Order: sequence, then structure tokens, then C-alpha cells
Amino acid sequence: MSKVLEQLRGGLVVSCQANPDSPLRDPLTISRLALAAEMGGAAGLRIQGFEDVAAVRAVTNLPIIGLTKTDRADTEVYITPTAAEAVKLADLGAEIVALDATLRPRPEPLAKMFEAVHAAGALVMADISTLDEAMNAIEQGADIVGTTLSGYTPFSRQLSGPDWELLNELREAGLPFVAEGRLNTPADAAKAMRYGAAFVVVGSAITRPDVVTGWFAQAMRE
Ligand SMILES: CC(=O)N[C@H](C=O)[C@@H](O)[C@H](O)[C@H](O)COP(=O)(O)O
Repeated sequence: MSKVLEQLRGGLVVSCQANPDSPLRDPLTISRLALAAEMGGAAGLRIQGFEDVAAVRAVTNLPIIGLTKTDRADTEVYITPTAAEAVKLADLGAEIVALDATLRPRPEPLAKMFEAVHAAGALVMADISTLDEAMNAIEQGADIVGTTLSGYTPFSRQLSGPDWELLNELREAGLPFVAEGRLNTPADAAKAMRYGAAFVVVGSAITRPDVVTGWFAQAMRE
């Protein structure tokens, strides 16, 4: 196993992302969220977009999982859809590049994407939504898969919480995996480790105060 995956093993990766309409949407704010996560004990960071990756790289040595989110008319694939974006993330200092590894029609073949990331000196985290996608990604050379997209493709389980069954399937298949997606409590993160995850990624519950406020407000209305 590579050094950076060893470093992340058993740890918490905090995803620091803000949507275009969020008041937190600027690279300086994202870099401060990243520093706060580091202060709290994060082992790594998951960062979206070139500007944010550069801003975070400038303030911390923690491993960065970089990605882009690109809306394209020709595909539903939006997490790092092209090799050029993947390579730029690596060049900006992301040790790991996350990219959509679903089996949907895509602008560029997965194998080409993986090759480009490896040639740029980074590792591939394949974001998947089903076991089949995970098996395909590992077969084609991904270093690790993440359950990121379960619930976000029409053919995966549509759950309001984590996809525990997918974690079970990945463990039983012997695939290296990261638990990510709707892990909203410390208990969820700890449980994901017991399910065999190499490490855990948490975003909304830590770095999206607008979303967390919504959870509270909604519960109080019920
Ligand atoms: C589906 C998709 O686009 N997920 C994105 C991937 O980077 C992020 O918007 C999520 O916040 C991240 O996966 C962490 O998940 P959660 O915020 O549920 O802890």
C-alpha cells in the first residue's frame, strides 16, 4: 500500500466544500475550514476545485483528495470528468485525485483517466455507487474506491443515511474502500471503520453549517 494511503488508514478525512450559492464559497474560507479540521484531528482533506486545492495546499501538509465538479451537457458524470482536470489537481498538490468511476457514458475512458493520474504522481480514488462499479474500477487500476455516489445515481440505493449494505459488499469482495456519503455522526464514522473501511470521509456534518442548520430546523418542525 502506498505511503499516503497508509497515512490515511483509520483516519478521518474532512471534505471542505461550498456550493456556488454558499456564503462560504471562497478559497480563503475553505482553507480556514481545512485548518479547523486539521486542528480537530483530521488525517486528510477532500477539496473541490483548482482554486480551493491551491489555497488549501498553501496552508497544510495534510494529504489532499482533490476533485472538480463540472457540469457538462454531454454527460451526467460530474466529479472530475476529464484527464486534464485530474492532472491539474495532481499538479496543484493533491496526492489523491477523486473521480467518477460509474459505468455511465463518460467523456473519456476510465483507464485513460487512471493512467494520467498515475503518470502525474497521484493516486486514484474511484467514486462509485454500486459494487459492480467498484469491481470494474479496481480491475482497471484504481487505488481505492469510495462509496461517494451511492444514492446519487438513479440505479444505486436511494437512502437518507449511509449505504451500509454497500460497505458490506465491498468488504466481502475484498476491495479497498473508503466510506463516504451521509456519515452524519461520530457514531456513523466509527461504525464505518468496523465495516472495514480504510478511512472515512465526512463533509456536510462538519463543514456545511447551512445543511446542519436545516437538519435542526426540520427536526424542530416535526
Ligand atoms: C455526491 C457528491 O457530489 N458528493 C460530493 C463529493 O465530493 C460532496 O458534495 C459531499 O459533501 C461529500 O461526498 C461528503 O459527503 P457528505 O457531505 O454526505 O458527508
